[in-house]
Amino acid sequence: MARVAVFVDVDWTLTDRERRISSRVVEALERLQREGYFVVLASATAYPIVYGLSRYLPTSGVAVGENGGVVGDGRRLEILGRIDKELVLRVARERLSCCLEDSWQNLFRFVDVTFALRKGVDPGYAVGEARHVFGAMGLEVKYSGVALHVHPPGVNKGVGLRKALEMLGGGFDYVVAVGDSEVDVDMFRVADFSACPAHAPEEVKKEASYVAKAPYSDGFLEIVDVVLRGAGKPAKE
Ligand SMILES: O=C(O)COP(=O)(O)O
Repeated sequence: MARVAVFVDVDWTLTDRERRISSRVVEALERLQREGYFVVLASATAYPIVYGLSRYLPTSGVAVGENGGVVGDGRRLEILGRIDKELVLRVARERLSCCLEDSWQNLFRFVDVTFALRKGVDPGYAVGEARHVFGAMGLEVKYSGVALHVHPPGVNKGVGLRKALEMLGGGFDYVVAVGDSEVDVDMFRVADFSACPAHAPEEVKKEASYVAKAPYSDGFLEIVDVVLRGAGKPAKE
């Protein structure tokens, strides 16, 4: 049987618009697991959140957090980059308080510093301002649709995906990636088959092998059906 890994973004892919996880989603993850797929949650959120979730949901137990910057399985923890978190937080307070609010998650983060957007601030404007300030410090800024993220170049879900495959023992025949935002595109580029729910921005849809008809977790359920029917499998299968 082919060894297949399925990487799944959390916010607005596994969840609905209100960020709830339905029992239908849990059943879909169970189906994947029953069929022998290795499910890995890959999120921009802090590792304790995504690892905790991966323990309560049917998954392989390896989790990718902080946009690929942190990968672990409960015993092992890989941190794939370095950042001066206090400096980033200070600069944000001093220069970007118009747009950004510190997140409680930063207490638990190692390499990707995250901010909520202030109420009413246009995401495009906030990202532009943050790129101006943090770009000059050699850092990257990405927006997940839910939060803004600042990290060193080289931290991304594609790199996290590769590290997770290694932690699972390698030897995969093909890899599927599912996600809805800019932060997921790097794992789309590494995967053999990628898919996004219908609400994903155009730039993300352009990079995906498959775009679901439904948004949010309903789109994810549709994508699971497509994957279980063999989407992305190499021709030799
Ligand atoms: O916290 C966020 O930015 C959301 O993260 P995710 O969509 O990668 O799960």
